[in-house]
This record gives sequence, C-alpha cells and structure tokens, in this order.
Amino acid sequence: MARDRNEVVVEVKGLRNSFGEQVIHDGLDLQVRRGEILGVVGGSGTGKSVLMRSIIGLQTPDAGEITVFGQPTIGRDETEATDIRKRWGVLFQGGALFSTLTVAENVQVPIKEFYRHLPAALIDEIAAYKVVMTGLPADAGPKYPAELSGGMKKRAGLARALALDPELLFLDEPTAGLDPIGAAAFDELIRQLSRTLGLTVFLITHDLDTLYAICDRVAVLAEKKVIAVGTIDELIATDHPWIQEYFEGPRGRAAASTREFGDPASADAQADRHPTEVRTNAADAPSQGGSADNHARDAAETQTGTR
Ligand SMILES: Nc1ncnc2c1ncn2[C@@H]1O[C@H](COP(=O)(O)OP(=O)(O)OP(=O)(O)O)[C@@H](O)[C@H]1O
Repeated sequence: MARDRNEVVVEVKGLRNSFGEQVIHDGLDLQVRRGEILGVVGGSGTGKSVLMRSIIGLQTPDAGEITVFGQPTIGRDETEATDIRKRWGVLFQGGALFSTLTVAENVQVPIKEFYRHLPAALIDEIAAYKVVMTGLPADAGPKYPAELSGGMKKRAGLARALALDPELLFLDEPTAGLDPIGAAAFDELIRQLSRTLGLTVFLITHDLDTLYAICDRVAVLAEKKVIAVGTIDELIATDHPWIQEYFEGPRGRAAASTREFGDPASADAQADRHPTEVRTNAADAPSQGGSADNHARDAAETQTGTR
C-alpha cells in the first residue's frame, strides 16, 4: 500500500535540553515527514547532535514531547522502546565502528541484539547483503575498520545502520572528512537508498553540496530552536541573517551554482519536493556554543548502544 508522504514520522514539540546552566534547546518544534530527506543545519554547538540524541532516546530532555511513528519515545518501558528502536538506524559522526570487530561483525551487532535467535548462517547472509548494498566490495566483510579508507568506513557504518531494514535513518554529518568526490558518491548512495527503500532520513550536515544534492527540506537550528524549515529556495527567501550568510555567502553560492549547472541528483531532489512550510522567528544570529568531544562521545555511545 502506498504510504502517505505527508505522514509525520518524527514530531518534536516544545523540546528543552540543558546541561547545567547551558540551555541548548528551548521550545524547539520539528516535524520529519514520511519519505523525505530532511537536512538539519546550524552553527557549531547549536545542538544538532543533542536534538538527534533526544529523538533516538540517548538524551532525556528537560521538557517537551517526542513521537516517532506516532508513538511517544520519552519515558517508555524497555520493551516498548526496543520495538520503536528496531525501526530506525543511526550513523553517528565518524562512523563509530567497533574497532575490534570486522565490518561484517559490526553489521551483525544490531541484528544479534534485536534478533538473537536467528540462525548464524542467516545473520551472516543478511550482513553480507548489507555490506554490498552500501557499495562496499564483498571482500570488505572480513576486514577490520583500520583496514578501510574513510569513505569505506562511512559505508560500513551505513551498512550497520541499515542492518534491520529501518524505515527511518539518522545520519550525523555523514560526509564529514570525505574528499569531494567521495562525499558526492556518498550523497548519491543516500539518495538512491532513500528512494529505493522508501527511507525517511534525518540528516545533520555542514555540507552545502549535500543539502543541494539530496535534501527535500532543510531545518535551521539557531536561538535554541528550529527557526525555519523549508526548501533551500524558501529559506533563502527569508531575511534571517544567519540563513542569508549560510546560503548566500561564498560557499553557499558555489554549492548553488553546482545545482544550476545541472547536477542530476539535485535536479531530481528539487523535482520531488514535499509541500513545505517556512517558519522563522527573531532575526538574531544564532548562539555559537562550543561543542567539544563530539566524536569521542559518539564512539562511547556506540560502545554502549550499538548505534
Ligand atoms: N553530554 C553533554 N554534557 C555537557 N554538554 C554537552 C553534552 N552534549 C552536548 N553538550 C553541549 O551542547 C551543545 C550542543 O552540542 P551538539 O553536539 O549538539 O552541537 P552541534 O550543533 O551538533 O555541533 P557541531 O556542528 O559542532 O557538531 C554544545 O555546547 C556541547 O558542548
């Protein structure tokens, strides 16, 4: 049965997060719709990763409501939380693979966690399929992360995120650290997978090329909330200074010109837009909190949470 592309898959209402005196989010609202690739941007330290961690249950907010697939995620008992978690995959910043496991074993971690009674041969087969699905050569399965290039590590992390056939994919800066060709290839992979598998994608990025190439809508974090959501053209039409500087500055213009000169991926993305809504509020520039040790933190989370 065809799925309603206006269905809200993730809904965040009135989110508040703080660390001691530092308030990260206050009154943050956001919706992610079925089948869209939603880019999430904002200055460093504006709380993009904390938002993602709140949605996936790694961060307990001070206040607010979060529903995923129509079900509240805060305060659920373990069984209910597990049932929801099975339906999403996460690629953390840096890939966060277990360094002592091979690629195939990394991909098997969530399968064994959630479906421990599956026969070993079937788990092997599923993992091998996911490895190939992300464009890795079949012989990458027995390799350790240290033997892989940066781009291959990202693909291995993506294979693990896809292990359970998720409907919803969270990606935290997936192209960070990749060369432009590798980044464009990874963008294309995400776009293809999202189309083929009907995935909904929540994608944190600083990469303007990624936004133009594959995102249906973009949410801008600033001033402790989501100050605007819409297509890039709609965002550019707003007069918020950070949005203007971001999209109309030299790097933004360079990324836009790539689109204008016929990048096929972005042309498709533009042609298949969802109905959009643009909201903006106060015109102040966003706060620029420092964000230390994100990579170490994500790796630590992966050690405990597998995704
Ligand atoms: N566990 C934590 N304890 C204390 N402060 C934290 C914690 N997690 C995040 N922060 C702080 O919250 C703020 C937002 O962090 P977050 O990692 O979400 O930012 P970000 O927008 O993803 O930044 P970047 O673009 O640099 O990755 C930062 O100031 C960060 O230092």
